[in-house]
Amino acid sequence: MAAHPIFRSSFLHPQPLPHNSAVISPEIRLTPVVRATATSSGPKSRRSADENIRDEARRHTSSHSFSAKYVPFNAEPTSTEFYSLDEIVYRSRSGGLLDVEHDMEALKKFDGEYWRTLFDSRVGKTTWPYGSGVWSKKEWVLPEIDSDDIVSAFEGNSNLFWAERFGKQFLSMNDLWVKHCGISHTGSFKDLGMTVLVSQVNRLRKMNRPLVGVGCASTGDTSAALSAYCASAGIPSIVFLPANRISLAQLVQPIANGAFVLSIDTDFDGCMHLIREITAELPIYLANSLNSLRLEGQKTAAIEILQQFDWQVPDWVIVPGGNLGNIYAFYKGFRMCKELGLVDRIPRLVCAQAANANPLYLHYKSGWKDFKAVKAGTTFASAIQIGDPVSIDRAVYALRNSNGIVEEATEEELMDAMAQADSTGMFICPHTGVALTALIKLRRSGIIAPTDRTVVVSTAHGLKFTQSKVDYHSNEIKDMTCRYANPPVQVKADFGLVMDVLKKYLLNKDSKIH
Ligand SMILES: Cc1ncc(COP(=O)(O)O)c(C=O)c1O
Ligand SMILES: N[C@@H](CCOP(=O)(O)O)C(=O)O
Repeated sequence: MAAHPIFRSSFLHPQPLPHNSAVISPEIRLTPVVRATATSSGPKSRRSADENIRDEARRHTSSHSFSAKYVPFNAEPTSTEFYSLDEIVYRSRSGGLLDVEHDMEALKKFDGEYWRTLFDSRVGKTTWPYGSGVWSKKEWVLPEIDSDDIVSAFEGNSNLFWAERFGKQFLSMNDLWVKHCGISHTGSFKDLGMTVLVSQVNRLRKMNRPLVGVGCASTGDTSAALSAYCASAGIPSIVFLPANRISLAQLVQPIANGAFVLSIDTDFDGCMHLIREITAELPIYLANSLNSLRLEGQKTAAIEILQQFDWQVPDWVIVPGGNLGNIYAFYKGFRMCKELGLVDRIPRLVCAQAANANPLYLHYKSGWKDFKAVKAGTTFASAIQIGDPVSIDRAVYALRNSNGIVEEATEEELMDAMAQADSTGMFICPHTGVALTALIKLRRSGIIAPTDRTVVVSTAHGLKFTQSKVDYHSNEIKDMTCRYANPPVQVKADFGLVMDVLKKYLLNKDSKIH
């Protein structure tokens, strides 16, 4: 997508517009910017050798009036409770969830075309911090943070993959997309939220707030992201992991990044309970998505999807859910784009859960009557083995306001879906298998039509979950047919034997083709 020329050297500084700017053409509105650009047309000159991209950004401090604060989640319009983002607070006075509320009036001084053009102009650059898919939307994320305090790995800008063969072969769909959020710095979508949270912690520590470290409970991905971003900023990280319930690849990530790793003899919900108690006692900042800062980064994946479709809105977005922060983050990203005039509607959201850990699904099926936490059973989708999700209220809100649906996937369904997707060239995680199962079911029931533009959110890289694929393809899973298993053929190092095996394979393949 080509950047609008008027932004080539000016995208660091949003210029305030007259309030009635929506009726003025972009060229007229941005006249001062155009003038600035005119003197520097052509390629930007290379920064001097003794300057890095942070130094360069320091020379471009922007002044704007955007701001954000914590408010009680879904508060009554009459509520006056709010907190500065520089306060260390995770819950409202009544014990409810918090939300980050942006000054929408200030953001509305710029019209949808302005924001679309600004965001598009920042993609694919190395300018600090806008080279990140999260920080390219800084004004909508943490508007007040100094770019110098940002801890970023240039996360985001992940591939929106056209699942051409999977769509055609298994679903008769031609407009199916997989948003590969797991093709990221630490291999999951958690990087999107963690860059925001750790940047804010970096700022708080520079303000001499007494924070000795950052902690989380995790099923493996939050801990990986937290430890990597903390390590890169030199901030101590502490992670609580449910013993023997996360993959080896996930376990080794915080170990390698120098986190203090506690392997605790309980499940994720037990770890979550403990970290909440510990962070209430010790000056350790809570990094789970109970902390609404995380969702500000995660919501940018939704904005990115719209951007990748040239600001056209897909019909469906399917997200695997565990602690349930992400489904709300997607809703929030889409809703902001609508409210600020970048698009005219939002997609329908689907949240997909493993049947062995399905409290949201049961709640949905009860007609949202009464929520009951469950004891989460073992699932190959181990990162969503969560029975008492902290963001249940946020998830219900997101689904109700997007005409959403909740689906579930049995172990066999999610593993088959993962194997089917892999057989078409993807290499997805079991959680994405859960989301694909939801899609398969909704296609079968006709709720999702063959021509509906549908996005499945892939939340982690398949390489983090190779053991589940080894088990499946070895046909070693009790009570599972593993119908798409593709086990390796053992053969002795003998020309004749290798030829026999190959001929049998090729004949079999040939007969399948004709
Ligand atoms: C790979 C993966 N997918 C999906 C999820 C679910 O996200 P959320 O907890 O925000 O619902 C998680 C974490 O819970 C995860 O690690
Ligand atoms: N899957 C998560 C579970 C915790 O979720 P969070 O978003 O609340 O941190 C993980 O990887 O730990």
